Amino acid sequence: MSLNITQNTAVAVAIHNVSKQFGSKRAVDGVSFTLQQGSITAILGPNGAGKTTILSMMLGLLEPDAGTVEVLGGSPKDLKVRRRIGAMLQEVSVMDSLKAGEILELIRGYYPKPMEMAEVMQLTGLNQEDLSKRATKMSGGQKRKLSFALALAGNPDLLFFDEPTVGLDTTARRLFWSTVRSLAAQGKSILFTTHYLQEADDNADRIVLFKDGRIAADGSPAEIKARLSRKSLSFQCRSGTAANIIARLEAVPDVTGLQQEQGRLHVYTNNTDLVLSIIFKEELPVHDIQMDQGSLDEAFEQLTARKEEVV
Ligand SMILES: Nc1ncnc2c1ncn2[C@@H]1O[C@H](COP(=O)(O)OP(=O)(O)OP(=O)(O)O)[C@@H](O)[C@H]1O
Repeated sequence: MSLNITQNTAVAVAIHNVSKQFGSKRAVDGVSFTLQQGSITAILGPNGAGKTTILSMMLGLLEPDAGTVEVLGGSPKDLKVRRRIGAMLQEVSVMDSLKAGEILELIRGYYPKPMEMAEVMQLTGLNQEDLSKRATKMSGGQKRKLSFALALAGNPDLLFFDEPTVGLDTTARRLFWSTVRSLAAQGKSILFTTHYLQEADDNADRIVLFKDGRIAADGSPAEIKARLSRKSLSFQCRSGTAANIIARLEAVPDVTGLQQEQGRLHVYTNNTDLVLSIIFKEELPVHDIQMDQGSLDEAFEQLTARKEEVV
């Protein structure tokens, strides 16, 4: 992999035209983006979208088939770079024979400038009692906190979290996100993957939405929401007229999707006024018109829907 080192110190991660194939499955397909230092970025997407694969390449755990991955100005495999990265992955595997505190001390010992133990405990909510337990005796939530503590142990500049809040209760979740925000305020860069649109909306400066190994949308939560929350309207078509109405509305550039469900035709558009004016001016044979705003979750489903699900 040849690296074109970016001199711009404000860039924490630069991904250029990266692809990764597993057998016949193209898990990541020509993806490019950069992450700014001090930013909190969410990678969002349905199961199998390629989130973990791209994260693994940023961590140097997987090699891209094509393209370049530059992290903190170098290769993610460089020791100098690795020492400045912390990661919390989905699977937590720790040394069962050691107590949590001993594991943490061991890992801190690998770094030239580790985070103070007191700060690790304060940021993660781990207490002395938790640290005196063997990892095998810890609850799922405590293990998650230990994993967070291990990610922070080296006082990294760049943190990767793969679905970090799975298994955390509400209080632990709140603490986690307030810690993440304070870390970003210190200038650390954070990238996390999640399935929860609300968490991304509440905590990220930027959302990169993955679908089928590609970026389907990229922007601030407000920008993404504006796109996700595209409005829809629905109506019933007079018997035998649906095909003609679909053909007419498909020809309208502002119509981004059409879906038939339980006898109603749903029209997705950023310009509901235009669609309504066409219906009335052209006296399309429809009745029982409804305007639907749709929830964020529904809208996310629309953006990541497979083509065959849309008429
Ligand atoms: N080691 C592997 N061998 C074969 N296929 C793989 C491997 N890792 C991932 N894949 C496939 O690549 C695609 C992307 O997987 P990936 O784990 O990156 O998705 P994801 O977005 O993280 O999904 P999830 O939300 O379920 O964690 C999937 O189709 C998956 O089955």
